[in-house]
Amino acid sequence: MSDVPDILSETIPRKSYFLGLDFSTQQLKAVVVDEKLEVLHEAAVNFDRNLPEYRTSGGVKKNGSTVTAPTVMWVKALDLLMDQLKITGLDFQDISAISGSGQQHGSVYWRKGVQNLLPTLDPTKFLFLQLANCFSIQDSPVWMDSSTHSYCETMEKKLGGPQRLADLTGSRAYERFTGHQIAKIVSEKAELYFNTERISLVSSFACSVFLGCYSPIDWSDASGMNLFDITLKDWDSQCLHMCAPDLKEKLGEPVATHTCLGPISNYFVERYSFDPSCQVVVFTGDNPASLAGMCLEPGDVAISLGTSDTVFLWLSGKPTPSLEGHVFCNPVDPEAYMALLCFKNGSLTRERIRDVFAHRSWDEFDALLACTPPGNHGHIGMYYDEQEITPKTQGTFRFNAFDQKVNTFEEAATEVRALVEGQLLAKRVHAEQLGFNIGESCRVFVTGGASNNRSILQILADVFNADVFTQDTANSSCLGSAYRAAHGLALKESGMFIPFNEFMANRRPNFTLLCRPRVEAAKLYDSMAARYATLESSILTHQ
Ligand SMILES: Nc1ncnc2c1ncn2[C@@H]1O[C@H](COP(=O)(O)OP(=O)(O)O)[C@@H](O)[C@H]1O
Ligand SMILES: O=C(CO)[C@@H](O)[C@H](O)COP(=O)(O)O
Repeated sequence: MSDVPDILSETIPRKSYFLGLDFSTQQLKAVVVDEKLEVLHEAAVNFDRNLPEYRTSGGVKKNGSTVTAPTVMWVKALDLLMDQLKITGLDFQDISAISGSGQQHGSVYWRKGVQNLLPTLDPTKFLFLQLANCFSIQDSPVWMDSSTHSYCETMEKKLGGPQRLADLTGSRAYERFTGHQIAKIVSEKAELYFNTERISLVSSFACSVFLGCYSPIDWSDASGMNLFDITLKDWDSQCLHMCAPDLKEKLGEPVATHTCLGPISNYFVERYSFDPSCQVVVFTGDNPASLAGMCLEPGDVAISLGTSDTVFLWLSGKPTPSLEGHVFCNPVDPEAYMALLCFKNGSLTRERIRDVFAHRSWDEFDALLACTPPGNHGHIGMYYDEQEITPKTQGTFRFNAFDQKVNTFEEAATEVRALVEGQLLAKRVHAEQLGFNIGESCRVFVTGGASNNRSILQILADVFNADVFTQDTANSSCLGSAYRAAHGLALKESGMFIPFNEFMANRRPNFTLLCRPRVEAAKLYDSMAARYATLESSILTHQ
């Protein structure tokens, strides 16, 4: 037990629940925890399945390299989710604070005049009916978009090169980053931009709905925009001016990620019987929220296998952003940072290969993995169905044991293993190139939908030569949001700052050691990682 004063029970002694939400790519999810931070309820609304009227695939709509999601779909999902939570028997009165997260980089455009409407929503009506006409742009650009290449080039050039931009904002220019998405809107749909009163990220948009007024953007999610100075923790005026006029006013003042913003709006009090004093803690990005949900500590590596695959870790000390990957402000420690690598071709590519080679069945997919040995007899595959982020390339590349390019693999099992090994080797190779400490001394924590798949996790343990741990819920962004709600409220009530990891010391979530590396396989993957890196470089050189 820690000897740190337990500010949650000292400041909030009564029965208290905390609600955490996650507006991710394919679904809206919720978790409710009690005052011991133990999970009481979980709920989810899947955009494709539960809201087919919006015709999304994997939660998004694609038009070439432009990828969007209907903003109002997220609102309707919230209407459905709240009703689902009610049916679980949850008494909203017991919720003391809420927080949430959203897929990163996506943006929402509120039309002029909506700031007067948000506080006066009619509690007898669904939110989606009242907010349907509130967006100056109906379809929000999301993180899968790769249509802003020219805007990225312009910003890097004007700012003195990609490294200079990375030093300032934590990342070189990335197409999905919000600044470039905004620049594209100004250039292609100027009148819609000028009819916009406020621009939110997905996280701050969702937070605004609960707050009944525009929510600020938090430092951690702001770091995914190429607009935010991660050292000064403020918008960079040069970057803002390069993207759009009057952008600072449309974005509002950014705030620290533990900030308690105030009470929930009257709409939720009247419609769902929330306590009027229930507090809203600023929402953040889904990966930062996962870092909180996993209670990550310096030295641990987290891997999220959701729609995107991400690898991230806690960064102590002064960050040194490079030309690959991202540095974000840390969501739970205002002095620290986190590093992140994002791979666009994650679960959706695994699903495609499963559908083609394993009759749409994860069990069959696992069986195919089981009948091939680690190393796949030397076969290596790289599957970039969509333009990849890490590294920036597209296409399918297969190599035989002699490093020769081949068009197909003969067996379905070879294809399935090549996909999984290729995806996991890419994570190791790029993480090592960034200086992440991989190997026996590190612990790997996994989350996201595919972390339910033990066969994939065993290969992960072997490739990383590290123990792999999972949490009871694969929903660490929601969990992290619920924890952050409790932390933010406790800080507000106590009037003092206690670091999140100390606050969580007596209530850390359970982790299960699921897979350990097998010595022979780990040795084999050492040499395969070197081969993989060389083959990947050859693809990039010849593209
Ligand atoms: N048993 C499984 N094996 C591999 N992948 C799985 C399994 N179960 C679910 N998934 C994957 O999980 C993905 C959804 O993950 P999730 O973390 O909920 O995504 P997001 O948060 O981005 O919406 C699905 O696209 C699906 O492919
Ligand atoms: O672009 C990134 C991170 O930089 C993605 O990780 C998005 O944040 C989407 O998250 P998931 O829905 O895949 O969890």
